[in-house]
Amino acid sequence: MNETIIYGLGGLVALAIAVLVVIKPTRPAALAALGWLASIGRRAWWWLRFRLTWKSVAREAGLSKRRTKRVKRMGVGEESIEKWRDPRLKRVKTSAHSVTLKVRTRRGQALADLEAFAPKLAATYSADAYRVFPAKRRAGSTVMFELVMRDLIKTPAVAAKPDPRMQTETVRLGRRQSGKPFDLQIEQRHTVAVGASGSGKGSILWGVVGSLAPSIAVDAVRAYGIDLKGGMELTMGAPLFTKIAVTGEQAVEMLRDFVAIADQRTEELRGHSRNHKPGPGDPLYLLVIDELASLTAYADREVKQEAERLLKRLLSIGRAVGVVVVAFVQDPRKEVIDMRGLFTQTIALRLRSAMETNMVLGDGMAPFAPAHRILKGAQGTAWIIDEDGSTDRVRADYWSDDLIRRVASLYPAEPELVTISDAAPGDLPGMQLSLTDGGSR
Ligand SMILES: Nc1ncnc2c1ncn2[C@@H]1O[C@H](COP(=O)(O)OP(=O)(O)OP(=O)(O)O)[C@@H](O)[C@H]1O
Repeated sequence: MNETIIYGLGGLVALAIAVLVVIKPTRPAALAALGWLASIGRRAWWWLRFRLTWKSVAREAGLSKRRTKRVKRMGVGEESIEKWRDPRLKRVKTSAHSVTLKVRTRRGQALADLEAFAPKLAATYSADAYRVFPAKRRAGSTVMFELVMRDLIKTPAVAAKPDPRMQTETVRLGRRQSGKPFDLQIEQRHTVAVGASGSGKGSILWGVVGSLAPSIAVDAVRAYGIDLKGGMELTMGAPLFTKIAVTGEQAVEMLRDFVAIADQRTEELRGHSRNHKPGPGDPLYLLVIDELASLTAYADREVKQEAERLLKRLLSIGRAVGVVVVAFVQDPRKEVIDMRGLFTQTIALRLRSAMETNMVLGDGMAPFAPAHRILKGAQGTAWIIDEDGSTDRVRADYWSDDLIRRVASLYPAEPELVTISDAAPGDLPGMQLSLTDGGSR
């Protein structure tokens, strides 16, 4: 088997040399052919490397078990022989940038032991990132390791103008580490994104609000915002919001309105439908909270207590009736993340320690979704936990101030609904904004 591979690789190298000799390597087609050959060669090399070194790596990492057996040999007498039991490498699959291993536990081994091996495996093969996820078959004894050998999301991407079609179910935020699109479900979900200062929370925030802009313009989504840092972040795209609260009292009032809407919808939907389906005139209510801690940790005691009570109620009743929350947190301390269990999906941007990662994503998650290892310069990069419990690394596209302003003026919320609180810094230069006094509905 190994000989076949070596001959195969030799053949590929010979072919590459032949291509170089016969055609001029400056022509685009020749360059493309060479690139293709290089990619095939690289994948073959990865495949070979993992196949050949798996057992020794597993043994050095303590995943294998050694048994010594005493056997009797004719003429030699009794002799001890060593036998290894290794976890079985069932499949090695390569792509242009990653290697996926399917591994089965050896007899007497716990699946958790194998899963905990992922960081050592990634370090041994110098992988840029890794993730562990359950195998489709025999998930009780088989695990999949995806090692990213060439990081596709290392370079940032800039967001484009949103798809003009009405979309309320999911939004496209960027890319997964596999290169596939990173879509975030909005309907039926409460989302919390946690990340240190400068980790790129803004690109998640505007990815959500900006991508929903065409739906906001036709009143299929009504976006409200709480921004107690003087409205600095949200007023950038003010026309997209029906209302922005910039003081603790306004925030409490807004939360009260949201709870009332959720209660009313629950009443209306009871007996008819279990889930609200948004559409023009019957919108999805979206509450965006920039810096949750400013409301639940640093505000006045009264505001804090009332806000926490209302938010907890909203998080427990809103989802099915089309009233959802997307909140952002910088400091995942206990009192802030007290509500973590009520959020149905979590995005962990760059965090400061493995302890914070465990706090945000759940106990024991730090080795599987190491958000504390995200580099400072990789803003917008985050770890998420998918529906099936597997983790994945993603990178949100960057939303520039200019793009936010352009999208906001292209798809403003229906003017008669918009109310900007008196204390808000007002409309931005160059933006058309109708202000009325009516308050939110
Ligand atoms: N997706 C991204 N890709 C590349 N660069 C980004 C991305 N998102 C943000 N940045 C860069 O990182 C900087 C900080 O981003 P951002 O303001 O969104 O961080 P933040 O987490 O909201 O910080 P804070 O909590 O302090 O407001 C931006 O000014 C921008 O230069």
